Amino acid sequence: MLLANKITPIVTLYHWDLPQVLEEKYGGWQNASMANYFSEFANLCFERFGNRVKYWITFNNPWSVAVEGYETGEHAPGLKMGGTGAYNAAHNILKAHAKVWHTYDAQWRNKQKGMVGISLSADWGEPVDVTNQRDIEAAERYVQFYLGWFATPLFNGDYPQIMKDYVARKSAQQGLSSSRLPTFSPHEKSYMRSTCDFMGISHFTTRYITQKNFPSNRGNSYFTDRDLAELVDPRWPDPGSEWLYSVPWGFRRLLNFVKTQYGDPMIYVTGNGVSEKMICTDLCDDWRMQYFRDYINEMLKAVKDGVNVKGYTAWSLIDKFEWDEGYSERFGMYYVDFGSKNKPRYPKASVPYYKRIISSNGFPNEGEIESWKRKALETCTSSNQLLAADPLISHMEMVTEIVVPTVCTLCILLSAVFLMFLLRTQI
Ligand SMILES: CCCCCCCCCCCCC/C=C/[C@@H](O)[C@@H](N)CO[C@@H]1O[C@H](CO)[C@H](O)[C@H](O)[C@H]1O
Repeated sequence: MLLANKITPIVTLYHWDLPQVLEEKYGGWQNASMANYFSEFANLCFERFGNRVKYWITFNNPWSVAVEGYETGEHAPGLKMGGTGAYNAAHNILKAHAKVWHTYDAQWRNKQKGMVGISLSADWGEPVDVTNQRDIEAAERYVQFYLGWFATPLFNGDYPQIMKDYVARKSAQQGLSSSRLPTFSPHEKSYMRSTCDFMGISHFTTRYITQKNFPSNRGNSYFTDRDLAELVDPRWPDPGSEWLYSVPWGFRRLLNFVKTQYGDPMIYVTGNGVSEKMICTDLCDDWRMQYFRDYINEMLKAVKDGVNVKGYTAWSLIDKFEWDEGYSERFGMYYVDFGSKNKPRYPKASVPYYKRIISSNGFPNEGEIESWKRKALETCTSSNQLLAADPLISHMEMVTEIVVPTVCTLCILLSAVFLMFLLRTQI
């Protein structure tokens, strides 16, 4: 259906949807065997859909899978294996990605002419004090522990040296005989290197970074291994998710970092967007239009810098399930009324605005952009009226689905009682 509507599918094989049996029976991504199971699954997808799908993403945001699944425990499987679980999970995910890439390269590429990449989430880290060498190094560590953790093995064959050094030193200080960061064998490094035909980048926000030493007796933690502190500027807009601040200039710096660090790879922006709080039913999401305008503009500057950005996808089309936040954070350009039976969707103002940006493939000029914004905000008032009517619609649904059947049942019961009363008086 996508192809019939001239939409090019980019398929993500793993967006955190681990079958429960693999978690319970094998320990999920703590088990190295997962690479084999995942590769078999990917191979089946290549076989069944490879004639129509030419862009494959093995994993979406493995950082969240590892850190939020096995360090903080905010996401499934909700384990808090401080300073070890996340590293083990990431190690197995990296090996699984490499196995899938080699499978495609050996068995399918010649026939299907597609590409296999990965989608890495990456915040940008900026030194609090750009004249302070310790802050500069801390900011570099922030990005290496975030993006470099996965990108460096897949493009260069091993973990970032700074990451290996810091985790090894912390592990030794804690009296461990070996580093909590697993190691790749020489064969694994060679097998891992250059296994991305493109790099997917999901980027949402930026942090100021400063050096902060965490004593090793504070316990094991991915976060304290980095010896840094994350800061935000309270003036940065943050309309939705508590972690998401709009800092557009960080996007350009991140994209240029990718270009220089990983040999100028082909980049697809696989996620970029902003949320609002659930209580917000306002379809006039001017904050989202501003976010898209500013971030896309920074991306276009990066393209002019020479960064090889081949595509951009906004996050996200519709309001949807946001993991541990449930439906309380809305990222969509379409508002979804989750309270109604058919989950009706209503376009927010960002829909016509984003349509104009992508159909123009950028920004013609300031005046044009402002007129797009004005027209977009005009449309949302009518959508708002429709949404306002929606309680009435859902009320009518309730009437037809609950009140009417209840009244009919009561009438039948009362008629039966009345009939029984009549019969008794006749006897
Ligand atoms: C000693 C210091 C301790 C510090 C402890 C800090 C704990 C932080 C916990 C992690 C918070 C991460 C929040 C941000 C994550 C984003 O990068 C991530 N959400 C991006 O992933 C994509 O986000 C999309 C929109 O939210 C969507 O969820 C998509 O599926 C994700 O891939």
